[in-house]
Amino acid sequence: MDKSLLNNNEYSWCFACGKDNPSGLHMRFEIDDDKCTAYFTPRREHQSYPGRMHGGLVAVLLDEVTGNYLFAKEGKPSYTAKIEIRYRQPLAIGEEVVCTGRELKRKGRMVEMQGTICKKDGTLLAECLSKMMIVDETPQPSRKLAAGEGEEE
Ligand SMILES: CCCCCCCC(=O)SCCNC(=O)CCNC(=O)[C@H](O)C(C)(C)COP(=O)(O)OP(=O)(O)OC[C@H]1O[C@@H](n2cnc3c(N)ncnc32)[C@H](O)[C@@H]1OP(=O)(O)O
Repeated sequence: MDKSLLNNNEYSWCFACGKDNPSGLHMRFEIDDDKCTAYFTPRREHQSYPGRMHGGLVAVLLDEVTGNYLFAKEGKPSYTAKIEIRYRQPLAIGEEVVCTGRELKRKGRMVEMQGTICKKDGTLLAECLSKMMIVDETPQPSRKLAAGEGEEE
């Protein structure tokens, strides 16, 4: 994929992977022929109940690692149309996990993806099945926000 797609445009503000988003997770990826891998260590600001990562943010990890596989392969965004998650065990704050996204099958622009999050010893913590729609969209240059847009009330 053309790496310039990820720089100097709005993609750099993605909550999960954007380098310019100060509140983001700053995930980084390795892309192979058949999978995308990300390593992530939940921090205290990602906590829900004591010591465990918030489930909504676990969903972000799964959504992102599957979406990034398609983005890298296709050079186009894919929008999540559906995602089903099985939370098997908590993700512990401070313990690195391995997130993996794989394509299962596709029909037209709709792609079925599988995502997993495991401990480094291979223990499965969470998994998802999702449907993502590949869209034709050209990256737009980073925009200057209008007055008040994106600010707290
Ligand atoms: C590098 C960055 C990685 C980022 C990863 C993170 C990804 C994200 O967070 S994306 C943001 C969250 N998701 C969104 O905002 C998506 C919002 N939804 C949409 O934009 C649209 O509904 C979208 C694009 C999914 C589909 O819209 P559209 O192109 O109009 O398709 P639509 O006409 O509704 O459906 C087309 C076909 O797909 C099927 N389809 C659509 N949605 C679904 C679904 N949820 N489940 C099953 N099938 C579906 C329809 O049945 C239809 O099939 P057919 O024509 O054979 O009947």
